Amino acid sequence: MTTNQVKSENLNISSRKLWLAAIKPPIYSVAVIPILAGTAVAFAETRNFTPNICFTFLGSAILIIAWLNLSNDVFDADTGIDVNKAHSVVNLTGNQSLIFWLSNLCLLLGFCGIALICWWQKDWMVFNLILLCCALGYSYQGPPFRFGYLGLGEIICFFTFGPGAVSAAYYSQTHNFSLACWAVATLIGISTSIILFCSHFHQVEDDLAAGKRSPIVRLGTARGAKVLAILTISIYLGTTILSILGYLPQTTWLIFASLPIAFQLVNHVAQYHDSPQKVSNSKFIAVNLYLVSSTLLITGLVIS
Ligand SMILES: C/C(=C\COP(=O)(O)OP(=O)(O)O)CCC[C@H](C)CCC[C@H](C)CCCC(C)C
Ligand SMILES: O=C(O)C1=CC(=O)c2ccccc2C1=O
Repeated sequence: MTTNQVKSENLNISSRKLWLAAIKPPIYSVAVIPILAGTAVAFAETRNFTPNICFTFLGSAILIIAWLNLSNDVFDADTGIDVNKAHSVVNLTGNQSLIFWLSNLCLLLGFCGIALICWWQKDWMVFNLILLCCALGYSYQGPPFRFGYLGLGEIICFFTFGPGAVSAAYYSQTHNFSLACWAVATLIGISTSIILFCSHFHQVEDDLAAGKRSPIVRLGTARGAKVLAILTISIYLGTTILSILGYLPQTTWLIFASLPIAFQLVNHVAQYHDSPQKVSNSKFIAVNLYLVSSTLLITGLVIS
């Protein structure tokens, strides 16, 4: 291989890495888990499962998360907060309006899927719930609200990915709501918000420069690490209390098998909270905790 061929190979690899970081495949688990969780509670309670509803919901949720992330890069390009972010789809393509319209297309297709479910069922509750979640998602990042800049992202994240998405998936299978559904939604909401919370530790400088008062900017990284520990403990404490009160089956205690990842996350952030480069992977440990703990919770529900 000539020197030029080696250089071009290296460029290809780093460009592939940037695109992967921009598309963020692991983040798409936040589309899959709430739908499977709501469907699993429905199955645990009724022993009924309607596959076409579940798979259409999954496809729509993935499209909605694509909208959320593409439009996040579009809106962040407007505020200038992503100037140093090489893995922004807008920075990579240099075409903000193309990404804007691509994101809108994803949203439209996602809504078509949800509308199809409601049309099959002649009941528009699920559509209204997801519309509300998307409106809140827009308010996190889009003008004139940009609530994420006020530090409200984690609260919005809790309600949309927890009670909103989980109850919509449950309702799509049962045409009802239940206490177990709200119990599982609370746990999923907390673990999703932990992902967003962790994503702010390494961005304090850029956030301050762009006037974004993320929870970590407000609390400082040291106190943020303590809040993370409390949030993480609350997943396990919550599961224990909810199952003792009878809202969840005891098989959901399977979630405790994810404790090693919880320790890894809390220790990593406690140790490196003020070192942006080292703490930057905490978001991916948080996604790992989310995936493993939610899968164990869902398994516990299905085998109950
Ligand atoms: C886009 C999100 C976070 C990225 O934030 P940030 O700009 O700080 O990160 P970068 O550094 O990567 O630019 C997530 C925001 C989530 C939002 C608060 C709530 C969204 C709700 C969804 C639309 C609900 C979808 C439900 C679905 C499962 C059907
Ligand atoms: O890019 C990100 O950092 C996130 C994207 C995203 O869609 C999401 C959804 C739910 C919780 C956290 C996050 C992110 O952190």
